[in-house]
Amino acid sequence: MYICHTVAEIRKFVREARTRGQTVGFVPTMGYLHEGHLELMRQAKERCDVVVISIFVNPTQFGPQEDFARYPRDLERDVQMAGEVGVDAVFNPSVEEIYPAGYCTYVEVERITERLCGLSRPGHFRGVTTVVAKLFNIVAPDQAFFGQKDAQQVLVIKRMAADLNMDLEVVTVPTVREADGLAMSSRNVYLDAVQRQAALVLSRSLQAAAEAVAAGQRDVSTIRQLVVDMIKAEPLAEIDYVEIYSHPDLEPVVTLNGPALLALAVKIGRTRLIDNIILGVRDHVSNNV
Ligand SMILES: Nc1ncnc2c1ncn2[C@@H]1O[C@H](COP(=O)(O)OP(=O)(O)OP(=O)(O)O)[C@@H](O)[C@H]1O
Ligand SMILES: CC(C)(CO)[C@@H](O)C(=O)[O-]
Ligand code: BAL
Repeated sequence: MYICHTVAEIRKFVREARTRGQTVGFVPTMGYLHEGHLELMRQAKERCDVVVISIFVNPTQFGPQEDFARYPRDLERDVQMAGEVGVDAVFNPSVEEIYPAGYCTYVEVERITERLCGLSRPGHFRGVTTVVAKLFNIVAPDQAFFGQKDAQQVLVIKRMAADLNMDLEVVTVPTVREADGLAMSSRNVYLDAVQRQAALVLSRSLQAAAEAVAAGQRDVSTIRQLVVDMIKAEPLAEIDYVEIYSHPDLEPVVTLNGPALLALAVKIGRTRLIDNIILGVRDHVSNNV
């Protein structure tokens, strides 16, 4: 597996693959890989000849009070894991390589970033879209893979790619979960054993909402309240948001009559976790919890 740290090196790697007529799949990550990331890479491997991943903890998407400095990092372990699923190249740039002195260009998607994580993490999506646009320009992939766990993120990236005529396909990969339902996340490592148990309230409340919908409930505020009440009953959990919007447009919805995104962000101690499910009537109910 090829490991590199500069834009020039990864560009050369991709150019050579293209010269051989190979297609390129790309999985952007912030590292500290887990089974969720590996599933993105496996899907990329299935659909593309060559798979490139990036490992870059992007400072511009973290707020000043957030966990940029303490975000978990372990390049050696990541490289080992990526190699095991057949990744062909790892791009691991420094902050200076991506944002050299004098850097002052940002990409902003409006409207769908003005809710959910966009509201509770001001500037977050501006940082995400900026770095992803740069990575797309650097790697120039045919397909790029994102997880449904970050549901709003993948919608924002799809919007950006469409609006800016980016010549690639953005593929969404379902959320990978631990056996007990907790969505895999690099941030799960922050949880101690008691918090880890408390964190199950996220997936359990989503599952309860899906069951209510399956039993015929269509009133969005009732479904939302059910989730809020379940989370409030967990003493270690503090709600950041619990919201239901139409999917994929993220418009307000009063009565379920099509697919809707139930998304939540909950703090367990100092750790902010997110999770979501697509609720729908009949065919749209997702069992991915
Ligand atoms: N459990 C998961 N299932 C599927 N995809 C996932 C999962 N966790 C992360 N991803 C995806 O992996 C990509 C890289 O995410 P990232 O490196 O931020 O990992 P993360 O575990 O989501 O980290 P954190 O939760 O701490 O933000 C994103 O597209 C993200 O949606
Ligand atoms: C897409 C991404 C790699 C951009 O930094 C990040 O937001 C993530 O890991 O989901
Ligand atoms: N997985 C999204 C990256 C972040 O939380 O900053």
